[in-house]
Amino acid sequence: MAIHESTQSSGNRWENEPNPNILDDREVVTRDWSVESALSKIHHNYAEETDSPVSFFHFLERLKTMKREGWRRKGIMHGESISDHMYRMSILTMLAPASLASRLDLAKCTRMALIHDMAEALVGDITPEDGIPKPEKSRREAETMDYVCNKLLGKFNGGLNARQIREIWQEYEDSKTLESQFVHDIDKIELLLQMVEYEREKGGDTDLGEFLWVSAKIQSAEVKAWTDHLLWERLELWQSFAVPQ
Ligand SMILES: Nc1nc2c(ncn2[C@H]2C[C@H](O)[C@@H](COP(=O)(O)O)O2)c(=O)[nH]1
Ligand SMILES: [Mn+2]
Repeated sequence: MAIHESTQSSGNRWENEPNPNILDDREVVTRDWSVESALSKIHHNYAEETDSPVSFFHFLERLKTMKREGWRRKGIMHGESISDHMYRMSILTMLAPASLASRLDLAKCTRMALIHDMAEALVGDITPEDGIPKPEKSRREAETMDYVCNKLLGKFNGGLNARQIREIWQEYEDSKTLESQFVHDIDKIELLLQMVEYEREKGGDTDLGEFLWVSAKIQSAEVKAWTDHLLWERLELWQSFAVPQ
């Protein structure tokens, strides 16, 4: 049973120097990133090249404990985890309105929601503020999914196999199919739901309006309709904050 030892650096030079003002001690914003360098910085005993999926099960724990970075940056220190985000997304995919559900493989959409941010367990939750170029973010995440599917699950032969997991992740990343475009919409409305919920929780002390831009990126009429309802709710919420209690 091979236990992973980190040996090499990625060798990829940094394309655009990120804003040094926002570099912090988080592992995710480093100038040379590789699966090996990321693994060398965490305590793990992931066994590679075995037919047991247990190391992969342990790998998934990181998604349960890692907080979503976008909220943490706004001072929401005990916010949702990455897997919290994917859980609600998976439920939302199951509730696709009939006009959409009749055209989609919903089971694939639910799997895609649960897989799409899996690479963040090693790469971290990169936000638009980090200034990491999209190709670099995609490289890190694709290499992580290769590690998961080739090293941790390479010899596993079960229900959903490693190749299928890797293909579902790539389909979301490529965003060319109806299913992936629907799941991207769900990714955005899930973030907007959480935004309104944190604003409600903070009682008007925290304006998270900077996240509103994602609503303009939602493609399907059905998810747009959900979003309109949510933004109307938000309007009412902020009006209620303006009313002296
Ligand atoms: N500070 C900001 N963070 C943002 C914004 N839009 C998204 N985000 C965060 C939300 C997540 O933490 C992360 C990416 O989420 P994915 O689900 O796409 O992996 O980035 C924003 O406008 N500002
Ligand atoms: Mn996501």
